[in-house]
Amino acid sequence: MAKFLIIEARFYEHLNDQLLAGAREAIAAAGHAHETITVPGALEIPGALALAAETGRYDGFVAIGVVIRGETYHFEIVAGESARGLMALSMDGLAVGNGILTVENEAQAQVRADPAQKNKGGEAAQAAIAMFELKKRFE
Ligand SMILES: Nc1c(NC[C@H](O)[C@H](O)[C@H](O)CO)[nH]c(=O)[nH]c1=O
Ligand SMILES: CC(=O)[C@@H](O)COP(=O)(O)O
Repeated sequence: MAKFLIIEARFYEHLNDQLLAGAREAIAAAGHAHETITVPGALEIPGALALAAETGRYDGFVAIGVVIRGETYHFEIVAGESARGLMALSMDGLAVGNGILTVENEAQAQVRADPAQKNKGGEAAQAAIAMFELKKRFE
């Protein structure tokens, strides 16, 4: 049994709850364990993941968050830099699934967060599990 850390940016409570449910269900269905930590926003996720990875306690990581476009360039910063940070960590050899939604509006987010619809939380968890298994194959 592997242990996955879910790192969630709790920016939109109701959407986060659904993404989290999907991620937890996917990890449990694969027979693995999980813990969750919460950070303020998507920009904090890569830093928190890097700190957690240093402990050596986790086999993989799932990033959960929602970024909805506002009026300013801030959307591009939060969406792009959080993804860039996660990509850098995966290039360092960590098993990472990116479940940070980057959407135009709440309706798009709702469909993607709902485990009964697009289930992007579950999809991100499955990606982390797949990368964890790939790592094991190469060890
Ligand atoms: N606008 C959204 C944010 N913004 C906050 C940043 O992620 C960050 O916490 C702040 O800039 C302090 O460093 N975060 C989200 O997760 N979603 C958003 O829509
Ligand atoms: C991530 C965003 O774009 C948003 O939450 C920030 O909104 P705004 O650009 O209107 O300040």
